[in-house]
Amino acid sequence: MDAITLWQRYQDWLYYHEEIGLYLDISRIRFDQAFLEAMKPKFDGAFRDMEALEGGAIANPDEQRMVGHYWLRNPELAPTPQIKQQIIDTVNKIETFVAKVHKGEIKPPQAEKFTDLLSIGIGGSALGPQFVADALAPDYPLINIHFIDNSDPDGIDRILQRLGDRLKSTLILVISKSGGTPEPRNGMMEVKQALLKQNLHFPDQAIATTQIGSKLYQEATSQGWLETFPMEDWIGGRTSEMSAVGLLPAALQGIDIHALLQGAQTMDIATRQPDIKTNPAALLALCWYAVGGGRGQKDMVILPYKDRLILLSRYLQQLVMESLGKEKDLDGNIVNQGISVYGNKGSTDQHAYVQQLRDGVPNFFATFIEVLRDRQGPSSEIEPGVTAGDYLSGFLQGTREALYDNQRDSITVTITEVNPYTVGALVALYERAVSLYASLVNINAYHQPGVEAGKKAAAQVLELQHQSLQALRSHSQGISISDLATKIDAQEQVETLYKILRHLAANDRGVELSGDPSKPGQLIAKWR
Ligand SMILES: O=P(O)(O)OC[C@H]1O[C@](O)(CO)[C@@H](O)[C@@H]1O
Repeated sequence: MDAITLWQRYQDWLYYHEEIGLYLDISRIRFDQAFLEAMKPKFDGAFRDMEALEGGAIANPDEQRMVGHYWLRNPELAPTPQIKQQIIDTVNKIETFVAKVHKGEIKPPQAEKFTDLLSIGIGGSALGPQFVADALAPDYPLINIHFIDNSDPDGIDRILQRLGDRLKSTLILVISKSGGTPEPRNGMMEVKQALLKQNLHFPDQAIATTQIGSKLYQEATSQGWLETFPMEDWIGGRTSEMSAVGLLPAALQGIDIHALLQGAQTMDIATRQPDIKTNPAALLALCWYAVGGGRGQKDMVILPYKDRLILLSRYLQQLVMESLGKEKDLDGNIVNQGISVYGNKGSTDQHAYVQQLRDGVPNFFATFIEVLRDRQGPSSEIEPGVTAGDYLSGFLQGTREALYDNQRDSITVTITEVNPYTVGALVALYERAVSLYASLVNINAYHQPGVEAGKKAAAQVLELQHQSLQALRSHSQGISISDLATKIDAQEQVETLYKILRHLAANDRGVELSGDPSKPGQLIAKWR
């Protein structure tokens, strides 16, 4: 297409939301009118699905659950008065609690006020709070947030070292919808031990966000933790940013949660329109379908040209991939759906992998996130008539153009500035786009059966570890790994057994492995 035709296409397809100050440019996605017409019936179905979902239908048939994250920013839409009241009560509870913490009315026993917040959670119980904190926390927040989002002892040590003496003035927030996920449980146990070492009483500094009745809930209530906040059955982890999961840590840092909710609500209104061209989420879903043939054939590369949006791609990675990455469709056919998501930020990535995007394997489409306002306040010039922000803007334009010239498609989402309102709108935009796309390709976006397989396998590895340790302890001499496997009837898992023993040996856990490490089959294991 020549420049004039492209300029016309840009204008024909540009979506603009005045109140949010958001532009969506899909002109650099190559689809034609015939494709649009062919997609219309599919979209009619998707819009109907969304209406049913928002009305309280069982949108997650596997787990027989409603899907209600849209109600969180407009409780009036909740399907029952009880749910509406739950949502309002939770926000009130958060605000009351946070005000007391900020005033020092709720305080740690050994300090005047809480200075830090240690958030322990994983997946949807971490990624939203991490993204929002990095994007929106003030430079000097009322409370500094830290995250433990893994079962990595070294990672946990780093956080605890940084907190050091301030552990006594740290509010510990354990987030887990199910209340039984191993990683946050492990993080919590480690933090408990660290507090004990400093003679601190964990319950006096702990709060939890979890489903009422969960293991975590029972522990928190029976041990007298400071407070618990509910996570409802109808909120999924990856769509929980506007529930207590995201609102509580945001409010503790001094982020305006009402603006966050308002931005999402305004975007929800815009994305509820049953018309592709005037609905930005439908436009995104249309593009995803167009580039990947409705089969996820192209990866989604998220390129925000703004440092404080660097975690957007990680956040979207879970939202998109855990929602869309499914083996079967709703009719039980094997479809292996999904869209891969990755990215960091521009222009930094231009000096890393953008080379491949421009010239290499064309297996992706880019999504540029542009922020019009460079910074708060004026910018000085770094050369006559040019600021650093002008460069950043130029790099974005240049990369978009260079990609398109080489048949690489892109979407550009532009916002005026990064604030709680626009971040709320962005979250809501992508939540709805994922929901619509899921309907287009006929999959359940709200379960995650695949994750269970990994969890079960991990539990089996730990069981094998117990058995092998027992066997080793009762065996006074050295034993080869295959004999040990035979002894505990785990011949099929001999490789796993080797890796368990190697890990234990590397961590002085009583296991000694002798022999040539490059010949694992000949190693002799011994209990010391
Ligand atoms: O909040 P929970 O129940 O600890 O779960 C954490 C994460 O684990 C998953 O269930 C996947 O294992 C995610 O969907 C979820 O966000």
